[in-house]
Amino acid sequence: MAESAQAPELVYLVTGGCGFLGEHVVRMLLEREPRLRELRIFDLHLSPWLEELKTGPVQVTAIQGDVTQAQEVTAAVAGAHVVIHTAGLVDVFGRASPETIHKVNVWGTKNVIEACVQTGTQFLVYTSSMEVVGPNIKGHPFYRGNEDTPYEAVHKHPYPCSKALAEHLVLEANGRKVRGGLPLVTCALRPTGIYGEGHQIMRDFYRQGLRLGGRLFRAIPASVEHGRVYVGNVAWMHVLVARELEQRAALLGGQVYFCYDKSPYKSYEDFNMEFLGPCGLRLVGTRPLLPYWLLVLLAALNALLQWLLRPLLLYAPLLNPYTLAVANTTFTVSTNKAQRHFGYEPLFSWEESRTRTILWVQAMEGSAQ
Ligand SMILES: NC(=O)C1=CN([C@@H]2O[C@H](COP(=O)(O)OP(=O)(O)OC[C@H]3O[C@@H](n4cnc5c(N)ncnc54)[C@H](O)[C@@H]3O)[C@@H](O)[C@H]2O)C=CC1
Ligand SMILES: C[C@H](CCCC(C)(C)O)[C@H]1CC[C@H]2[C@@H]3[C@H](O)CC4=CC(=O)CC[C@]4(C)[C@H]3CC[C@]12C
Repeated sequence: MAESAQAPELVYLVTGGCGFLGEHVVRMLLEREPRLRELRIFDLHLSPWLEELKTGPVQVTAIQGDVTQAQEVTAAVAGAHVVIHTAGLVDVFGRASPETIHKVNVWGTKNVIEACVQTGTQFLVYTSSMEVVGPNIKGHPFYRGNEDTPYEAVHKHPYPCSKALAEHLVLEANGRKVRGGLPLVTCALRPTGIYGEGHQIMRDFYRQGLRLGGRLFRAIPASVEHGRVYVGNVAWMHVLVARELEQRAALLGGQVYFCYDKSPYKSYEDFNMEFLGPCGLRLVGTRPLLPYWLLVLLAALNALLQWLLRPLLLYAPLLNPYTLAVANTTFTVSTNKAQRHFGYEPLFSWEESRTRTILWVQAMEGSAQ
């Protein structure tokens, strides 16, 4: 993968390339990776916007496939220089079964690793999550922590469990010999809560606010801080680390990096209001309107209803015991490891990230603007 002033030569594969983060990674690669010859986008569901990308100078290959199917993954990986594995089942609401989450996130990742080994692909970037660390089931705060901060990472929920197992597999695979005898170089990026254009939960909150006459009701104390990171910066970090993996294999191989930028530390709800406020919504209450014990009760009731209704319909509200625990626990990172190891600086300032997100919300169908 030596730098070349001649024709672009690299083949990248992005799994989950049609998802919220995946789309930003795909577009960022096309904009900022001049050595790209072919970009393969592998996803269970291919999006219509892929068509417009096919008219550019880079060969864009859309592959409809399932990461749980080893042969499909191997076929997609064969001949790629770099794999960015963002595909995953992001479900903390009980929409999918624990088995399905495990299958997609753990077996899917295993398939990607094995495909790299079998076909001779040497560089693998995995999209992990802050959830690999916490918040843990005991609700311990993680305040301005970094990659080396000790924390009791104890999980029960299928999503963080699956992300932790998958991350472990990826890091453990670093150094394995791939076909041809060269070592596999892997690393994992751990975004905190991602926001930006295409963020489904932001969309849900916005629509809920519109239904409630332009109001949202505070549920969590403003003092509980959440780490959030703009999707464009998360994508940029993926592109940058993928580019640097060869040159700095000894330093980056087997490492984990939190994804961070200059987004302010705020509670989940106050942070969302940075975008929803300018779009006409108001957060009612300086303190939570309901006592915490009542929220716990409602969350438990939702879990019970989900279980009872399962044979008839899927009841998966935002509030459940897990989301309440995560929303109610401080989890913020403060680190410069990515800057030290591969020169990462956020591409988008907080002001830019905020403006882009606001414009996206305003353009949403049914918007109050
Ligand atoms: N959204 C967030 O706040 C965070 C997300 N992450 C991680 O980032 C990655 C991307 O997440 P998002 O973009 O938010 O989710 P998303 O659901 O928008 O994107 C995931 C993509 O993976 C695809 N996919 C799912 N199952 C698949 C399968 N069996 N085979 C092939 N493709 C499959 C989906 O079709 C989708 O396009 C995930 O690995 C997630 O764990 C990490 C931290 C925070
Ligand atoms: C849905 C939660 C907010 C609603 C809480 C309520 C009902 C009391 O108002 C979200 C609060 C925190 C979110 C999670 C966090 O950003 C970390 C994540 C990382 C991931 O890898 C996947 C998504 C998520 C688990 C994210 C999911 C929504 C929240 C729980």
